[in-house]
Amino acid sequence: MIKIGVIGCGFIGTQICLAVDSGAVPAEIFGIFDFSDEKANAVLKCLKSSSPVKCSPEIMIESCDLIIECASQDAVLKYALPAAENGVDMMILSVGALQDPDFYETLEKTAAANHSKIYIPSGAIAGTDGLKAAAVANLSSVSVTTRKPISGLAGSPYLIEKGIDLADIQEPTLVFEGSAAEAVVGFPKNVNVCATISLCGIGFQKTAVRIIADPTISENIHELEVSGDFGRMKMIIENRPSPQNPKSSYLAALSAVSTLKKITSPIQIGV
Ligand SMILES: NC(=O)C1=CN([C@@H]2O[C@H](COP(=O)(O)OP(=O)(O)OC[C@H]3O[C@@H](n4cnc5c(N)ncnc54)[C@H](OP(=O)(O)O)[C@@H]3O)[C@@H](O)[C@H]2O)C=CC1
Ligand SMILES: O=C([O-])CC(=O)C(=O)O
Repeated sequence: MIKIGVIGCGFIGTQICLAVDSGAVPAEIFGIFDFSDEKANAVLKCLKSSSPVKCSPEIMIESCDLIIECASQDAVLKYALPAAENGVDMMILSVGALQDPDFYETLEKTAAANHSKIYIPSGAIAGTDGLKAAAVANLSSVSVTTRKPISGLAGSPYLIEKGIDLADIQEPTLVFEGSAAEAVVGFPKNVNVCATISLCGIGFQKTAVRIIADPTISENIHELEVSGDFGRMKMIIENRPSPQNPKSSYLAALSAVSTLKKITSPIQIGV
C-alpha cells in the first residue's frame, strides 16, 4: 500500500483522509500537517480505522511515497521540489503555483530526473479530458468564466489591491478580466481551475479568464469555452461549495480522491 503525507488539513485534506480511512482507497495516510494544530487534531479525531502521525512535510518527504498538497500555493513552492528531488510523487491542488514558467520547468525536470510524478486532479472543473485531447491539434482559444457568491471571493489580493469592496456588490459584477497567469496571482484561493485548464490547453498567458462576483447565486459556477481544429466545446458546471470553506467546491475534494483511486488502480480510464 502506498504511504501518503497530507499537507493542509482544511476541507480537501479532511475529505482525502476520510476517504482513505473508510477503505475506499487502498492506501495509508502516514502523516498530516497544517499550520494549525487544531485543524490537524480535528482530522485525527474523525478518523476511525487509522491514526496518522502529525509530522512536518520534511519527515513526510523522507517517509512517504506520495505527498498530497491541499494547503496553498506557498506550500507547493516550498515542498514540491524537495519531494521531487527525493523521488517522491506529489499531488497538487493549489495549481496556480505552477504559473511561474521557471518553477514549472524546474519541477518537471527534477521529477523526470528522479522518476517521480506530479499529479494534478481536474479539481473543481470538468472538461479537462476533452481539452487535453483537443490540444494535441491546434487550439485557437480557451476561456474560463468563473462566477462565485460573494463569500467565495472574500479576501482575494486582487480585490484588496483594486479597492473593490464586495459588500457594495448587489448584482452580478465582472470583477476581473485578464489572463490565467494574472488571475491565479490575484485570486490564489479561487481560480486554481484556470491553472489546470491552462496546463491542459494553451498555457497561462493565452487562457482568458473572467471572474464574476454574483450575490444572486449559491454555487461556484465555471464555464469553459474552447475552439480549435477539433471543433468547439462548451462546458458549464454548477458546484456546491464546501460548507467548511465556501471558496472551494465539493467536487475539488472528490476529484482528489478520484485521482488517488486512479493512482492506486491497475486500470486507467479516460485521457
Ligand atoms: N485545483 C482545484 O480545482 C481547486 C483547488 N483548491 C485549492 O486547494 C487548496 C486546499 O483547499 P481547501 O482544503 O478548500 O482549503 P482550506 O483553507 O480549507 O484548507 C487549507 C489548510 O491548509 C493550511 N495551509 C496553508 N498553507 C500551508 C502551509 N504552507 N503549510 C501548512 N498548512 C498550510 C491552511 O491554513 P491557513 O488557513 O492558516 O492558511 C488551511 O488550514 C487551496 O489552495 C485551494 O485554493 C480549492 C478548490 C479547487
Ligand atoms: O472550488 C472551486 O470552485 C474553484 C476554486 O476554488 C479554485 O479553482 O481554486
